[in-house]
Amino acid sequence: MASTAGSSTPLDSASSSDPTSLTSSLLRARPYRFATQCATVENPDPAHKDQYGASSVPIYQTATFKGMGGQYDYTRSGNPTRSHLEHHIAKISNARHAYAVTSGMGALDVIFRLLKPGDEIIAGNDLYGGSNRLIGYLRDHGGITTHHVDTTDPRSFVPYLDDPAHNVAMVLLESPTNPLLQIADLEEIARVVKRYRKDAIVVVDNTMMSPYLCRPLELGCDIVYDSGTKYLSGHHDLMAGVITCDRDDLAKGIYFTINSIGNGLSPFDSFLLLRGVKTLALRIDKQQANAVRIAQYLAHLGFKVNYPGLPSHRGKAIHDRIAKGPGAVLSFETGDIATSERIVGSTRLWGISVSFGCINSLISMPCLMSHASIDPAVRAARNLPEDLIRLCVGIEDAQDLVDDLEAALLEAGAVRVVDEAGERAVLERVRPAAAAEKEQGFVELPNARVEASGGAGQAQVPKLVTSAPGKVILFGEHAVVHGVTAIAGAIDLRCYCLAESRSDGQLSLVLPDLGYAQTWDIASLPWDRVVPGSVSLKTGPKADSPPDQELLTLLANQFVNQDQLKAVQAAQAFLYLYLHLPARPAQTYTVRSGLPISAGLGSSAAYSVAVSSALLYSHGVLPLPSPAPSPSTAAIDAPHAALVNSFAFLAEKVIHGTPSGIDNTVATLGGAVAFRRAVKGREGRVEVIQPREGRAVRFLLTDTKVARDTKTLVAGVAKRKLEEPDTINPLLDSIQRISDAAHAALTSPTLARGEQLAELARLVELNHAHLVSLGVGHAALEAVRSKTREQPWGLATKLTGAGGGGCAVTIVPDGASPDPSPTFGALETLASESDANSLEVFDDADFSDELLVSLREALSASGFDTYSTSVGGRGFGVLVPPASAVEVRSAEGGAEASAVPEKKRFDEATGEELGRWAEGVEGWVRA
Ligand SMILES: Nc1ncnc2c1ncn2[C@@H]1O[C@H](COP(=O)(O)OP(=O)(O)O)[C@@H](O)[C@H]1O
Ligand SMILES: C[C@@](O)(CCOP(=O)(O)O)CC(=O)O
Repeated sequence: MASTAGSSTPLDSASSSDPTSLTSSLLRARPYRFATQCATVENPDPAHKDQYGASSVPIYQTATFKGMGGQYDYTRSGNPTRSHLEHHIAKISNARHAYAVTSGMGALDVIFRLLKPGDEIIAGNDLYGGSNRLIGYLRDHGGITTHHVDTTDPRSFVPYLDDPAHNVAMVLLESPTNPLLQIADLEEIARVVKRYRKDAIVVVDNTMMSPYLCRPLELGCDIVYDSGTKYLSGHHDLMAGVITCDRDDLAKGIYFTINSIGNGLSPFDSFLLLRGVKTLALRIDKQQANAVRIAQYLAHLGFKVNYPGLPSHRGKAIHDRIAKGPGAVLSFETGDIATSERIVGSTRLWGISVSFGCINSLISMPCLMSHASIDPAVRAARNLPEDLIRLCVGIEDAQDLVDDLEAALLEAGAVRVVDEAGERAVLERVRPAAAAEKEQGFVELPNARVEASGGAGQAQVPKLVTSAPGKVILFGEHAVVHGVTAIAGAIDLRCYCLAESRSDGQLSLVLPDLGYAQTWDIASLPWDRVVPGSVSLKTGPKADSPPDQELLTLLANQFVNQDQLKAVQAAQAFLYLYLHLPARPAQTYTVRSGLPISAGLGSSAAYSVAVSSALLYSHGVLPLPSPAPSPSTAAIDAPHAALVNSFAFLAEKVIHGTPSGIDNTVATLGGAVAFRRAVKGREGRVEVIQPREGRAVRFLLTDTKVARDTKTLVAGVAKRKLEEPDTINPLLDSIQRISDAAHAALTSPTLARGEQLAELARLVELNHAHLVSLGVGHAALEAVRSKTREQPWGLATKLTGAGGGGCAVTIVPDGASPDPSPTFGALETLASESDANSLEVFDDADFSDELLVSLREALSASGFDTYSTSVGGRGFGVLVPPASAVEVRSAEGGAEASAVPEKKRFDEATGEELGRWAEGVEGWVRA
């Protein structure tokens, strides 16, 4: 039943000359505060008076109403008890319309019926299990597809919103999510959605917050639903769902469904729910205060706690803006499933139960209970830890709750007593072996050089420069994440890192390419979350561990300007690495790149490798290599390169989530490789591709300049693989065959040149088509492809890297003049005359320089940037000579007086200048 909220106490007309009546009028003019609004129930029809003056709304337990033309005729369509409830819910939600149905899922079902076949939904990847089950039904029976995204990042919605191929009609959000308590910026997401699709309906499941703590309609969302079974009723003695909205058209559709299917809430349950809502504010105040206490208690013991009431929570600032309190649900990890099971089984006061919002405290393991309907592989892909314990805190005495939990933690062996002398025993967390690895991301090193970690130390090398190349994936991107072989080579666009000592106990990171700089007081970094010095040549970081999410959360709080997401990711990765090294030297790191950032050429891997090597050398974990006898001699030992690679992989994980490792491997080793990651017990493999004798294959790189995000694109493919294995797995198998064929074509000593190039072009076309089927294509990439196909060029092009925009790679037939040094290291990126509309036939020669230039001009005229670079060059490098001997060359090529690394020069030189300087300077030792 529609209802309009409003002030319960209209301003009386009062004489301004009478201060008493003016004051009293002003007092009465104030709208009631939330707790008062909850406790006072008005009749939806002010003219109607209960004949007996009942002070509680009666239960009209009747299916039918007598007579014709009355307000009610049949309870499926409307009932006075339900109308009272709906009016009350609308009032406390500050909504124009409210409806009460038989459960929270019933509410979502009613909302979903606003959609039609072919519509698409964007939803969180951390959604309530029951909602996911219904979404699965819609997919199979309603022709409605759902895309799951990371709702903590409003940008992750854009690839779907911005692509006309996606018919996004609804966005489904929860904040905080259940059970990971992640925060979605409802206000910003609603803004982003409306910017791209003004008709898309933004729906919020507000059950965790209730209208007391959050009112998403006021934040620009369209429909809000709550499971009334939870906080609204508060006693777990009824099932209900409520829906609120302001838009009349949506309200009409919602009412139509409720009336048609008959899932309006029964009179008796409406009565119970109305009674529950009266105490909503009171209950939540107490439950929330208890939850804060429990969260602090667990965090203090060293458990990883997810709760937006803790200062360390990553989304706290956003949550504080969109909600009035952190609520009363929290979750924590023990690091071990068996320990978690023992804790849950040992509590007495905390009841083991699904659901939440009850006045009694509840404990559960979501993976075994509320989220058990989600496939384990999907749970893993969505980072839902199997050992997660969810606590739904009730109104009991906080100390009793702590005592019962503490007893369970002790009985489960999750904590031990270290001092019994005081009034209350002092406890210490017992970290299960699995947890230590999981949380630190590293194997603990008994003989690590932790002695240096007590205070600010000195860098072993006061000043040094490192560099690392970007990469181009020729075949197999995305599929490589799932264990398929990919073929990639280093390109000669590089990232440079300058590390300089200082003596003020501070650490600075300067990222001029991103307009970002920040300084930290080293002592105030979260050292207690790490085992410093756990990285050494002997053990290295444990390559298959995910980064410690809690540490990342703590690090996220270190940034002054959270808006610069790219820079914050890069800085987070930098601090993450710094914290795991033995010494704590005061230093300034400045990082510059000649690579386009976020364009698919591996700028993040080049950054990670340059920073990782600078840290390892300047901290003395790796000894500086001896100068190379000649520039072409690889002088970095393989184990040293392996440590740089695995350390950098960790930074890549911080930036990307679940990278395959191909980018950092190429950025470390250089050359060209066939790379296969380790999956499901099968070993990984990196095979260096030895080019055959003869001319190098040439490639042209074109940047569409369409922004995209590797993390979201990789997650999108992973999700489709889980949800549509019959479609995706055959594509991955086919990409494996493409990579194998490309490897053979690149290295075959017998294949004629024309045949080799034709085969590569054929494979490029095929691989691109598969990438489009994986869902990572983009219109701008197709524009590049159709341009390069045009006559007189007629060349084959595919996307490279994560796709969704970014760069394309075009295979270029040979020029007239043969390359003088035909190594793989000279797989030049340039541009052939080929047969009219055929991409399969190449002449053995002469795709002239003029043709290449004209192609590049045509591409730039279409708004694209092209890059001329060679493929297969050197890997990461460290500059060994004394810093004073190093000069930077100006754009004109002349040597400048000022030495590099002078930070200012380093900051200001263009990427090309840095590249020229690096080429010109002697002393690089490279992998
Ligand atoms: N020069 C740089 N300075 C700072 N951070 C960088 C630089 N280059 C790359 N990064 C980091 O890498 C991220 C780009 O990664 P990604 O989106 O995968 O693009 P790419 O395909 O270029 O690797 C940036 O958001 C930033 O965090
Ligand atoms: C899509 C993928 O295969 C390559 C990503 O490359 P880039 O971040 O777009 O440069 C992901 C990976 O291998 O980690």
